[in-house]
Formats: sequence, C-alpha cells, structure tokens
Amino acid sequence: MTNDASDHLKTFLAPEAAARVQSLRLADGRVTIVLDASGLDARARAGLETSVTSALEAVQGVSEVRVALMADKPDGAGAVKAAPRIIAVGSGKGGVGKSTVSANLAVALSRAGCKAGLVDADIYGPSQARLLGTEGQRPVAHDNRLVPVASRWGVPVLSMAHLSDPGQAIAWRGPMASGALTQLLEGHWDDAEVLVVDLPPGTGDIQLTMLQKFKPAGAVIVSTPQDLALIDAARAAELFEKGGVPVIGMVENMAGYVCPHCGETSDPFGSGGAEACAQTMGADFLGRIPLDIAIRRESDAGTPTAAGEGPQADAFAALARKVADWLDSH
Ligand SMILES: Nc1ncnc2c1ncn2[C@@H]1O[C@H](COP(=O)(O)OP(=O)(O)OP(=O)(O)O)[C@@H](O)[C@H]1O
Repeated sequence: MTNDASDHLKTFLAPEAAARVQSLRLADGRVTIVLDASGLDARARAGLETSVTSALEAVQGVSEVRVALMADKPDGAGAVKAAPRIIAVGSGKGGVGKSTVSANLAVALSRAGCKAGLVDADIYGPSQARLLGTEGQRPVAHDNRLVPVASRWGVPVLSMAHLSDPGQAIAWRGPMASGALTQLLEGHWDDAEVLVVDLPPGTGDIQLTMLQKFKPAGAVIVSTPQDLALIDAARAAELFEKGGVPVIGMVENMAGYVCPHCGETSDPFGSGGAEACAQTMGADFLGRIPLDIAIRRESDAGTPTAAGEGPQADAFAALARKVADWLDSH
C-alpha cells in the first residue's frame, strides 16, 4: 500500500489512536494494523482495539480489519519488560491430556491475575487453537516476529495450527520443527509474565531445543495413573533435570471417573500412581484432574473448563496456584 493510502486510512482514526499506529497495510480489502499499546491497561487496550476496528470497518473498500496491539516499547519509567518465564508442560506418553492441562493451566493462571500466554510446541499435532477456540485465526507478523492470537480467555496463543490449514499433515524434519518452535516462542509476548509451553510427548528434538535455547523456569509433567504412562513420565522428568530445568511437579490426569448416572467413582487407569511416582522422583505432586466427560466436551468446544465454575475448574485453579507459588519462590 502506498503512504498516501495509509495516511488516508489514518484520517478515520481518533488522533490518539492514529498516534499509536506502527504499521498499516491494506490488501484485497483487508486492513492489518499494528498499534503501539504501551502504557495502556487491559481495558484501555480493549477500547483502543474496538474503536480502531469499527472506525476502519466503516471505510469504503475495507472488508476486514485485523488489529495487533504491541507493548514492546520501554514503559514510562524507562524499564524494559522482562521476558516471560517459561513453564514447559511435558509428558512421556501421548494422549495423557498434556494439551488439556496446558490450556487450562494457562487460563487458570490468567484468572488468578497472572498474565499468561500459551505456546503450542506440539507442532506435529497442534491442538491449542481448538482448545482455546481460536481456530481459523491467523497471526500477523511484525518486525519478522509473530503477534500471538488473542483468545476469549485472556490468554494469547501461538500454535502451528494458526499457520497451517486444518487437517494438513505436518511432516517436518527435526531442524525445521525446531525452527518453527523458535518462531512461536520468539513471538511478541510482550505482556505475558508466564508462557505455558505445551510440548510434544516424548524426549526428542523439540524438547532438546526447548531446553537448550529457551531454558524454561520449570517443567510440569502430566501423566495418567497408569504404570506404563508413569514410566515414560519419569523419563521425561529425567530429561528436564539433566538439562538443568527443575521439575515443578507432577499432575495426575484422568484420575477417578465419577459416573454421571450413579455417582460411583471408579479408577479406569488406577489411582495414586502419579503421587507415588512423584515421591520416588523427589518431585512435588501438583494434584489430580478427574476423568470427566465435561472436560472432553468443553475442550472440543473451545471453552476451557478452567474458565468455568465447579469442581473441575477448581482443580485447575488449585494447580495454577501451586505453579504460581513455585514461580514466586524460584
Ligand atoms: N481429565 C480429562 N477428562 C476427560 N477427557 C480428557 C481429560 N484430559 C484429556 N482428555 C481428553 O483426552 C484426549 C487427549 O487429551 P490431550 O490432547 O490433552 O492429550 P495430549 O497428551 O496432549 O495428547 P497428544 O500427545 O496427542 O498431544 C482429548 O480428547 C481430551 O479432551
């Protein structure tokens, strides 16, 4: 777009919004605008986004407006914001609920007042776009770095699912996968104090890149109570410790199934295994998340359980409190 067209679009903005424009592009009727939102609180940021969107949507020839808010300038006191601290969420085995726990941990942290972002490092099987209800959204890039996608839950998120087409198989080799992870982690996470990173299961290239390059503050290990899953979980924990990343603790997911019909509790994957395993490893036990059909349903619907009310939301809130306390003391 020419400077003229950009200047023309700016005339539709209120002067204080126009003064915050860092870049403005118009292509095929779609406006992509990056605004400097430094110094604004959450409410002012939301107000700025709404006013800019409605002002530009009213301009003839504009069919869509995408707004990215940046806060990467030094704040008023001249201090540069610290990089967010990384919490890696790992598991030895796939399918134990690591992505579910990551998404709900990030939402529960945010509910507790901690600014949390979410990175889906499970780049071969990304699920966080669905879990946070941001499917179909595309992040914009600013200064060659991705701007995280906002979710309705106060948790910005970046996932390969935002960059690839739904259902598209991703078959990358190790170095490319590690490069993709770097892009996600080096996005504009300016406001976030904590980044929850959902790792792929196992102990491969991605996990190594993560440890070597980004030095997480700590790791949360997710396991079901099943023996086999626990053996793999112990292996994952070992990888973190060897890489100098402290294990914050272990979460037992899919623990205790309460029958919605008769109310009886059963333990399809056993019970108490993760707590015992954590003890053996000298790690803390961070709590149990029950096997509940509502968690599965809400995950599929993009409305994370931790954003609601009830015992399961409380279980995620308790987990978030433990993680936040750990961060405060480390
Ligand atoms: N506590 C729970 N209660 C009911 N369903 C759950 C629970 N935790 C996870 N699930 C469901 O189990 C399935 C696997 O969960 P999820 O994708 O979070 O696992 P994962 O360990 O990240 O898997 P992958 O290794 O494939 O990425 C999903 O359908 C999810 O909704």
